[in-house]
Amino acid sequence: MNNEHIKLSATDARLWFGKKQVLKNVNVAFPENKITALIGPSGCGKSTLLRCFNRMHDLSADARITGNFLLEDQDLYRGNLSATAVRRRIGMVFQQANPFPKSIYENINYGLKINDISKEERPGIIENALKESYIWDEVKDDLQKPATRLSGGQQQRLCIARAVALRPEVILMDEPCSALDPISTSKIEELILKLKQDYTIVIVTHNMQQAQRIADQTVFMYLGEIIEAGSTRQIFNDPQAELTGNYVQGHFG
Ligand SMILES: Nc1ncnc2c1ncn2[C@@H]1O[C@H](COP(=O)(O)OP(=O)(O)OP(=O)(O)O)[C@@H](O)[C@H]1O
Repeated sequence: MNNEHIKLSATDARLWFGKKQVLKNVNVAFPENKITALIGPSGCGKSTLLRCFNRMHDLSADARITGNFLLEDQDLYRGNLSATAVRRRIGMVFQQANPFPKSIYENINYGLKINDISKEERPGIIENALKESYIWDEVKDDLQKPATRLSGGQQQRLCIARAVALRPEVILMDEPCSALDPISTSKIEELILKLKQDYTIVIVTHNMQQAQRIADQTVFMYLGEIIEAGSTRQIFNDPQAELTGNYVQGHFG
């Protein structure tokens, strides 16, 4: 992984919720135009780490964060960078698809409006985002239909369209398929594989097969620390730490 351009990284990252330390000296790097899977047992801090890159802890009064979180060489917590400015460059897709209770069209239009994209540009951007997210053919005649009437898998692709419409550089995905059936999951995986041509992707997953199907790099976390990071092939076939081996072989979860 050494020759790759690092798009997103954290150095000496630590996070406490109140007195409880959830991230301990995390050093991690995500290469550009690659998919990185973040794996590890429940509660080890995967979502917490992912959310740091999107300034999602800003409103948690008891969260304290130290260290550096960098997009290229821009520190995401220094200067007067707003969370909105960070989120325009680093999009996020959640475990439960969370469309707004509005039309399919308005779900994407809203983000464009609040980011001051002109009225004239918006219809084209919306169409492209839906095409890019492999959902255009299914919704093009129903753009005014409430997004909440779509299937779970369609809602998740709409949420991905909402993220890509703002042309971020990075897309963070927190278990985006965990609520989906195998067919919807495989559509999203196909979409993620295509999106990496244009975006750097970090995906939290509990599904070891999914990590192996789509991730170039895999990072294994345990109790708030990064135990091991490497190519997905290496992490699954030749893990250096015994703990990694035990986890990927399903000995604990
Ligand atoms: N807002 C919060 N306030 C207090 N503690 C929290 C908060 N969010 C998460 N935690 C705690 O931080 C720890 C890490 O949680 P996190 O959700 O990051 O783990 P995870 O590895 O993503 O787990 P899972 O795979 O189950 O989603 C857990 O002990 C959790 O209870």
